[in-house]
Amino acid sequence: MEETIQIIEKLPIIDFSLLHHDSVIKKIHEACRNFGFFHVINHGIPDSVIEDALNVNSNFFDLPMAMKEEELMSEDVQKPVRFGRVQVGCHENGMLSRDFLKLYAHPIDHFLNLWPSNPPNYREKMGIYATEVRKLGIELFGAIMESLNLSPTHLKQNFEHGAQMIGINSYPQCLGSNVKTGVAAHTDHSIITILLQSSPGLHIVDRLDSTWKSVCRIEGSFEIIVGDHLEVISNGLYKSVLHRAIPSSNNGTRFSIANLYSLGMDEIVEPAAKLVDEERPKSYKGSSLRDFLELLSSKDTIPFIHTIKYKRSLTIDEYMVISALLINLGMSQTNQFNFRVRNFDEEEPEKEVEPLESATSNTAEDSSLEPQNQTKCTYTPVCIMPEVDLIPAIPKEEAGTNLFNMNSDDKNKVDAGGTCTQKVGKCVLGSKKNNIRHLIIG
Ligand SMILES: O=C(O)CCC(=O)C(=O)O
Ligand SMILES: [Fe+2]
Repeated sequence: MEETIQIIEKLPIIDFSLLHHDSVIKKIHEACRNFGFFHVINHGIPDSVIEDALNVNSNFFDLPMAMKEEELMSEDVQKPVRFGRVQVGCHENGMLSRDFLKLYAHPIDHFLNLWPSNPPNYREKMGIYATEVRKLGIELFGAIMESLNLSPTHLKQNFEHGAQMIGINSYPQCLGSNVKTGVAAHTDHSIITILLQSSPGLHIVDRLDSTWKSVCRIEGSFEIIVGDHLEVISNGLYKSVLHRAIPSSNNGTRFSIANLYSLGMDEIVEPAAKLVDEERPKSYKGSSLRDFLELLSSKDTIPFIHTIKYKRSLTIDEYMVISALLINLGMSQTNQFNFRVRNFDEEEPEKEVEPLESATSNTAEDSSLEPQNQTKCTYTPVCIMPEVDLIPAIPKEEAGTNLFNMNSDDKNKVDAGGTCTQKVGKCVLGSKKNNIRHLIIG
């Protein structure tokens, strides 16, 4: 039986024809901050261009498998044109499967003649689509820079000369038992992704309640996804959004066309200097698109963002709360564990430590938890990533499943960005800056 996923309400819709109005820039800011996502309408790309792009891709995926495999199947992620089929075991213990075609698309003259020659009008129609959507991406990038209070020309030239990769996904219906059509939870490595979906099926994690929600499809709109490299540029102010696609089984084959925009292949992306200060220290190290591709081809399953986020050690406040939690959970301080910390709306009022579901009488004020004990503590926080909201929390229905296709021997652990298993403890703490952090320990 198919699970019913609630539709996410109030996803911002940006009217592209009003892009540089102050109110729209503000709306973009809120969209990126609160959802990592927005719809764009009135973008000016003719319906016929969009329909043609969907049609030529549908015709391409309809070609006999042998033909696509022979010419285009490759495991080399740096190949400018690549066809493949992905099957991963990560949804309700079943498999998720999709076919994809990846195309390098900028500068288009370098790549167009490598794109599929079948169907015969593929290059022409997809060439037009790629060029039109690129213009949209450049405009949106400027508006997003403005929404960060940066100059609209910040990185403009770099973006204009940057990479564009197109990922076309085909989600056919008949896949056999225990195989569902879809793409597993992930964030995009891009700065932004402009996504076109032929029918609904995209899900994002709603940051308000940390559950998967379905994104409705607005006729004629594009979906804009905040990617990892925008998280970096914004120094964590905007977080890349965790998303997946699980098309329903009654809509026929679903297609999506994702246009992923990055800077140049070897260009280093770093937090904008204006967004780094004492309050908000630089949280990411420099990285390039090539770094991402190398990670991808290494088959290491750690999410890219986790490889570039600086880690820091605990503050005394955090140490005390974690110690209290461990005791409440019946663990000793010498237990080794993994955990993640997430930031919530900074404007929220400061909160006291809330009692745990499984709490006994111990609290953070417990005298055995004086800060001086910190030096004696031997527990090893394996991964501490304050203010990382990549996996905002563990969505309930994901318990026992694998968000990033990572395998963990210990099913009681939550690896940062890795295997999500069960929620065993939760507490809320407020720091002096009113940052509300939810702490989830597994
Ligand atoms: O098919 C979709 O809606 C999502 C595809 C996606 O997330 C991707 O290609 O990165
Ligand atoms: Fe994606």
